[in-house]
Amino acid sequence: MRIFLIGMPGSGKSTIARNLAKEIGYQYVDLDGIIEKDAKMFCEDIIEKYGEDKFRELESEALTKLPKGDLVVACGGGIVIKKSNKALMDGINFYLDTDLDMIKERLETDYQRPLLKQKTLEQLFDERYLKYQDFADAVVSNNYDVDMTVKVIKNYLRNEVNK
Ligand SMILES: Nc1ncnc2c1ncn2[C@@H]1O[C@H](COP(=O)(O)OP(=O)(O)OP(=O)(O)O)[C@@H](O)[C@H]1O
Ligand SMILES: O=C(O)C1=C[C@@H](O)[C@@H](O)[C@H](O)C1
Ligand SMILES: [Mg+2]
Repeated sequence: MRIFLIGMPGSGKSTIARNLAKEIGYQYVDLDGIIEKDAKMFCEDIIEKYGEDKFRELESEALTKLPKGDLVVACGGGIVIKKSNKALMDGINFYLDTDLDMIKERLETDYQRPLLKQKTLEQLFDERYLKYQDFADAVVSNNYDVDMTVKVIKNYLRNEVNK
């Protein structure tokens, strides 16, 4: 089975995906990482050099090139921009719904997200909130600690999947 984590830049997708994968014995995959490995460039540099449309093409292509088997995939923050990506995400999509103030606080000690140099978190959120909801099979808060979020997702998988 494939589990996809979607959400705003800095919402915790990579952190939760890594921890969840470890706990349930799935492979952790970072979609941005696949794109970067193939292109031998950072996502932000692809966007800067070739434009966002080209990057979105590569992002969709990466969804078709995921490894086989059980995966927890941390998606790029903008995966929901192309509605057609939804059909390529054959599995369960969890939207990590993290308060913007919480994201800002956590990112104070983290690296600067490239997109946030151009737009505020609020602008991105306004553009994307409904799209995240549309892609989501389940919405999970990541306002609390990592273990709590992982536990909520594990409970969902245990209770709601294969019913
Ligand atoms: N539940 C949590 N409690 C405390 N800190 C957290 C939690 N989840 C994530 N973080 C921290 O928030 C920051 C952003 O997390 P992370 O890099 O996983 O987000 P992301 O959604 O993958 O970001 P990006 O979209 O840029 O790839 C990191 O510093 C991470 O350690
Ligand atoms: O939110 C976005 O649109 C992006 C987020 C990053 O994860 C990368 O996928 C890229 O920089 C675009
Ligand atoms: Mg990440």
